[in-house]
Amino acid sequence: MIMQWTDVLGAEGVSTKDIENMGNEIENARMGFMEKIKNGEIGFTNLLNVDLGNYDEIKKYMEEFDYILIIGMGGSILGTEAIHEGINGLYYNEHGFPKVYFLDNSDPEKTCRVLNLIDLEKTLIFVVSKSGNTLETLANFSIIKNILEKKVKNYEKNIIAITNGGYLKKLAEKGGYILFNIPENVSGRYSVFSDVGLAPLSCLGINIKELISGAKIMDKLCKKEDVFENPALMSATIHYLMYKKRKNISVIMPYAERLYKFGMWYRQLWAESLGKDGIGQTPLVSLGAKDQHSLLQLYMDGPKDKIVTFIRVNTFSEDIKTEYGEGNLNMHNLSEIINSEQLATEMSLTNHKVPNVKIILEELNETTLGMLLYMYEMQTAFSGELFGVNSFDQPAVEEEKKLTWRLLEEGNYGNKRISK
Ligand SMILES: O=P(O)(O)OC[C@H]1O[C@](O)(CO)[C@@H](O)[C@@H]1O
Repeated sequence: MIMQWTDVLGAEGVSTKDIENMGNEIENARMGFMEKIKNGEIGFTNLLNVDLGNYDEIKKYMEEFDYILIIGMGGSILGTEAIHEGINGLYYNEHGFPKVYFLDNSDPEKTCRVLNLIDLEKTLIFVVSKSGNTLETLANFSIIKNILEKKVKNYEKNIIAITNGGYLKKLAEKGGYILFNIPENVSGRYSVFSDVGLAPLSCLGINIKELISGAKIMDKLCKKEDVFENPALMSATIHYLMYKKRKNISVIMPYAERLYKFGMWYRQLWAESLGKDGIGQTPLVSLGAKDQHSLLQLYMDGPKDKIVTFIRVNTFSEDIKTEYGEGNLNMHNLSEIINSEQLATEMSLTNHKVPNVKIILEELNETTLGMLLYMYEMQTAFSGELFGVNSFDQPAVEEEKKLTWRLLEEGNYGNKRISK
């Protein structure tokens, strides 16, 4: 994985000089985060010493089932979706085994549709919630559990709970579910390399060993003191400098469909970590090349309030030649077209003084995806130090949760506002 950044974009960009002028600010940020690791306050960097044998049993167990259903919200499911789609690719259920479905919302149609597609008796269910009290997760699980109780003898054997407490842990202990937990000092959106991601992913054919080895390679790089050798610290610094130049939108634009769900994972990580005390850089996920036809006009000629990060894959796992007869578009591989489009977009943004950074993956596999995910976790942690916010909590989301529970208790389904 290589990271390139466009040096000296004039007043709009970031220059080596800008970074050198930051002096101690960068080193203080790096030291600040390393201190949090040393004192045990933050634990996501310790997840990489995982015993891969932890999952042998459920991997074997999975063979008794035809479907996997993963129920969760936010950091309890987005990382798993990102790695599943990032490695197993699109349309997996049309050709893969086991068929896998994600329940990650309280949308009744989605839940009903999924229930019509699976046979719960043959489904291994992962219900994931660090707190054990997330409404949408509990709501979906209660529906599944109710059906299982009526239709499946010893249904508890179909359920794996990944939780640290709350209502879900009580249910799991009472029901004797297979139970995994999450280290308390690992915030949900940083938990993909914990049992939260690795347990279900080990049942989805993901090479966990390679994933972790990629993260370990990146871990070494992200502990380097020199910002010019530390990709996470460099990217954090660039985004911070850009924020100070009023670039308050961070666009991430992978030129690979398999990385779209990665973008959804990044959104929560960046928004929920930095959006505090009136500070924050809005994450906007675009997909190349298709969003050149929907968002590029705004990036080029709209407000100069964005920094764009391209993620380019040099070699795709499959390729195919075009068969153009007319025009000068003779035979090209589709990979050549999409990657020419990535460079053309990068060049035109640069010409329009829109600052941009490029991450290049030779190919997208467990090693490089592990590197990418871990780099962004470290970048976000360093960014919290630079922005002066706590990257690991999310206090502002609690108000909505309390209001929702109150509305539900009062039987108010959104039809009338209540006093605060
Ligand atoms: O894993 P839990 O506790 O169900 O939380 C799910 C998600 O909800 C949040 O707490 C925000 O509401 C996220 O930080 C978290 O990833």
